[in-house]
Amino acid sequence: MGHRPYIVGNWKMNGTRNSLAEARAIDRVASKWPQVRVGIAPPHTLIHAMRDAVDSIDVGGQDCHSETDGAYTGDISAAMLKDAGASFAILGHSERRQYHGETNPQVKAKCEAALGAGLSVILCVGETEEQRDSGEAESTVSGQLTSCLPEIAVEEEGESVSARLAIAYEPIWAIGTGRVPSLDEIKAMHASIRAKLVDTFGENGNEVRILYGGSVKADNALEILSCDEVGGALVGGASLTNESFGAIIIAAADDARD
Ligand SMILES: O=C[C@H](O)COP(=O)(O)O
Repeated sequence: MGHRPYIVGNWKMNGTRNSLAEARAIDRVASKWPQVRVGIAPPHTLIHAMRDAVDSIDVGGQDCHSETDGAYTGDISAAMLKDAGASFAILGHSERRQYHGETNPQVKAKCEAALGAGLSVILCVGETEEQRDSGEAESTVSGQLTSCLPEIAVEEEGESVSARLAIAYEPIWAIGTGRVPSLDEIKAMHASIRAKLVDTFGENGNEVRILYGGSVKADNALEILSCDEVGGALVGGASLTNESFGAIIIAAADDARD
């Protein structure tokens, strides 16, 4: 069967209101290729304005707090993201883990908070270069999933919550470096993640989308997306302009045709 790849741009700490022009241009490309699902997670300051500026793309946040409200200066809750117009949150990104000391239990609590608030979640996992070199990539990622996967009700009012969960496999050494794992390494890791999801959620584990992230560009997107169990891409640097992100969306449309 054909599938609808999900291409998500993580703008990280980039973008001001001037950048909405790029988002509009990306939206125009997305509207022409409905066989591709497109999302952008801008900085929190742009979520509301971006939601108003685009029609064909999902808008999301890059983090949320695990509590619903309270004395947490500088933080933002899942309900606030939703209120601003977000439909999803990227959680547990390696940059949050590295620079903000986020732990697996915190990431799990954030995932549960976001799902509970009605958002979709993109949960990020991935190994360091050292872990990859010492043959521990799959065990590292499996361990992260054991600790971070939300304990979710499988069915909620007829809706399967697992359909609102995606995993982004992002090898840390591939983020922003121009280096990517071999296609065989990507296939093996995604198969291992799928097995873990089915082990955890039963049949519903098959509904969880698995994205690849780390130096995805227009020229490698199609071959990566063509790998078994790769249901989309989480794109950092190349998502910031329509020139590069639009080209990835068009490459993904080729994948959708298969
Ligand atoms: O969330 C996105 C990733 O960290 C990938 O970033 P990158 O495409 O710049 O390597």
